Parts: sequence; C-alpha cells; structure tokens
Amino acid sequence: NSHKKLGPQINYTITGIDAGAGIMASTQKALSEYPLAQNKWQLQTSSTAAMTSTLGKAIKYKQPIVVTGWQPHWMFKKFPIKFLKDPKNVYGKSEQIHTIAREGLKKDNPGAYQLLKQFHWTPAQMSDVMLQTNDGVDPKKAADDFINKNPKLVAEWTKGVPKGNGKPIKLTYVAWDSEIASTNVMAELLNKMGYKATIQALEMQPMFASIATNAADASLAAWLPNTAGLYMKQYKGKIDDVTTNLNGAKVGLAVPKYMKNINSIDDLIN
Ligand SMILES: C[SH](C)CC(=O)O
Repeated sequence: NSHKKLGPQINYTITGIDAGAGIMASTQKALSEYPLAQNKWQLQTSSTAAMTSTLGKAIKYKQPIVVTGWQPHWMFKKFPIKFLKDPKNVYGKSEQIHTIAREGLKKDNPGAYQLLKQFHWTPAQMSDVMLQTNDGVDPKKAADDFINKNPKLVAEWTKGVPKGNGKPIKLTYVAWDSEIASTNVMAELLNKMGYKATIQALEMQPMFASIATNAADASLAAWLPNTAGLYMKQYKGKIDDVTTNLNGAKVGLAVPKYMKNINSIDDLIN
C-alpha cells in the first residue's frame, strides 16, 4: 500500500538511538529544517540495540520504518537499507572519526601518543571487528583476532613506537559498535606494546568532558565535523585533535530498500 501516505503508517515516527548521540541532534535539526516537525513527524529516543532490533523486525514483516543510520555499521551489511538523500545537507556529506587526546598527553606519554597518531583504518577493516562482536564474540578477543590477522597493518601502526614499560593510559569511548571496535583494537595494541591500557564507556558528553578535564588520556570516538562538532567547539583549547582514524563514515536517515518511493528526506513529507 505504497500509495498510502507514509506518515500515518508509522505514526510519523523516526526511530532513533541514545539521546546524547550527535546523530540525534542532527535529526532534531532535520525535523525543523525539512520541515518534518511541522508535519507531525517526531524522533523517538531509544538505543542502538533497540533501534536495530526494531529495524530487523520491520524488515522481517516488510513494514515501513525510518531510522537514524550510520556507516560504518553492520546494519548496512545485515539489512537491505539505503540512506535517504539529504538535499538540505543537514547531516553533512561524510564524517571522519577523529582520535582526540587531553592536552599534555604528547609530553607525558610520547610513545602511546605516537601509536594513537599512527592508527587509522578503513570502514571495511572496522566492520571486520564489528561483525565479530555483533556475532557475540568478546570485543577484546575480536580485537586480538584482527591484530593477529593483520600483521602488516599492525607493523605500520606500531612503527617506531617505544615499549610502554607498564605506563598507564586510559581510553574513553561511547559504546557504539564502531567505537567498541576501535577502542578495543587500540587497547590491545597498547597492551601488546607494554602499556597498561584501560577503557571506559561513557555517554557522549561525559566522554568529551573526560578528555577536556584530563580525567582520561584519549578517545577514538569523535565523529566530525558534524556529529560531535558542538563538543569540540565547547572544549576548544582543551582537547588535542590528534588525527583522523577513519575516513568515509556517513550519518543520516535510512529506510529499507523496499520503500521504493522514499528516497529523499523530502519524500517523508509529500
Ligand atoms: C551514532 S554515530 C556512531 C555517532 C553519533 O551519532 O554521535
């Protein structure tokens, strides 16, 4: 019944994730700019796990659904979904995931800093680890498997990095599948190099605050320029933007491919 308007079929609801995620702020912006909110559309807060299970159920019964989506993520591998065009460019063309550190880490722990600086990988490599953890493999083990399977990559990452001699380093992250993957790989690399790495999952705002207040040393979870742009501005001068650890990420709204006539955010309103 594609001729019936989409809105009433799904209660004018976009299925989102945790409230603090940058994608939720961007979607709130889309609600007002498209204008979706003025057309009864609303954004439902839940969690990545709840959103992906609701998505899976909708697809199982070929029901319509609109979700906040992003790459890299296993949802695009597991489900036949597509990004909606974003003619007003609310979500930005593409995102880079940055590694950030507290000011002073480079001086206090140059060896670990060098490893953080030299670490970058592709969406495909990150997805390798994400698929493992999504299949229930312990993130630490999935990280170890990836490291053991990619000696050339590891050699690049650790080139010239001195042994850690037990020097501690604390990484914080937000428990999105992508950051569970990158943070565990980094922690395993640091431990293999003799550092004492600990990792802590936080909501997005406290994660940025932990770096800006020197409560933690580094994080691989800064989605920029859009998604986490506000936090980098808020803490300008207190956060060292070390490097881009992944290029080619993307954030937006996504729908199952069987929703043939919904291809742009504009189509949600017509
Ligand atoms: C959900 S994406 C991994 C990043 C973000 O939305 O802040």
